[in-house]
Amino acid sequence: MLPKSLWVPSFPVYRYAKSFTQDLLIQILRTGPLPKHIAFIMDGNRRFAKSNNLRLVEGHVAGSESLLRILELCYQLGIKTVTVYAFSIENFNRPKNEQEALFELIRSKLLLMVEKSSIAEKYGISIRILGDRSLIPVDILAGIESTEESTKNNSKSIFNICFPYTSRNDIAHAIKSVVNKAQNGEIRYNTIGEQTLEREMYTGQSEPLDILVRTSGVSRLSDFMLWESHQNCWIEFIDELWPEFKAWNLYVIILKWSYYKAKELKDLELTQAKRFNNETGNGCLKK
Ligand SMILES: CC(C)=CCC/C(C)=C/CC/C(C)=C/COP(=O)(O)OP(=O)(O)O
Repeated sequence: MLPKSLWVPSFPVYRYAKSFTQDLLIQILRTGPLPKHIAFIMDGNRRFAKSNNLRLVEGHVAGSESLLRILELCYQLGIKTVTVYAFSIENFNRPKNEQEALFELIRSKLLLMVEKSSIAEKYGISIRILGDRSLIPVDILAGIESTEESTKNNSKSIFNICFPYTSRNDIAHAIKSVVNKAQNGEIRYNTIGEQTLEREMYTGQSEPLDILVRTSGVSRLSDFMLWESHQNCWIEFIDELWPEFKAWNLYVIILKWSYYKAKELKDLELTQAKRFNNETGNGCLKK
């Protein structure tokens, strides 16, 4: 028998109530500050499969469906960039059939995303693959590069798929790239700094990372977004397995971030006003 989480959502009344509540929550959230860039470590697919007596690959399929739901919510909210950890370089240690199934799943879901009237067109999404492409099998690479190519002129939203990726590999790739440019005379040695490296990272063209979410109750970053999460990034570890990560979980995370961001902006405003008063003497005026 299918798990409850898979058949209950198909009831029309459930669907209507859910869509009504979601629209309302989106309107409420849009009144406050919103993150520009959110990243997900989509952890827990195999445990989901195991606990629901599904085949391991079905856990990944459920994970990819969860991803499409969450992506749509992010873009509906107006979040510009979503980055996901789809395949770590460490995942090459997994059984060959699992690797192949994951590659095929990523390829087929991306092709679905770029079909006419689908999500890429609806939200103007530019799909970008971040990672070491030389490790991707050629037939899969051709398929996913075609989705990149067909969405490259979309400028409203960005979907970064980290695949095959680790942060340390990215940092090494950025350093090589800076060294190359320095050798070719494109960069002068004495101008090299953190920002030079930042521009050469795979996320160099994306907004700074505001929120990083990891599901499945594990509190590690697993070599993901190590550089990007160093400053002003809100990190959330959620107990739900990725296929069970719900809209509600996302709203709570964004609501919390938005509350603290609004408070931070208010504090900044007050500090600036105080400084202005001190400098101009406005605060000391006596009648
Ligand atoms: C289009 C597109 C980008 C699709 C993405 C498909 C997808 C959800 C990939 C994630 C794969 C992955 C290694 C998840 C981690 O859970 P796990 O397998 O480590 O599960 P566990 O923590 O329960 O062992």
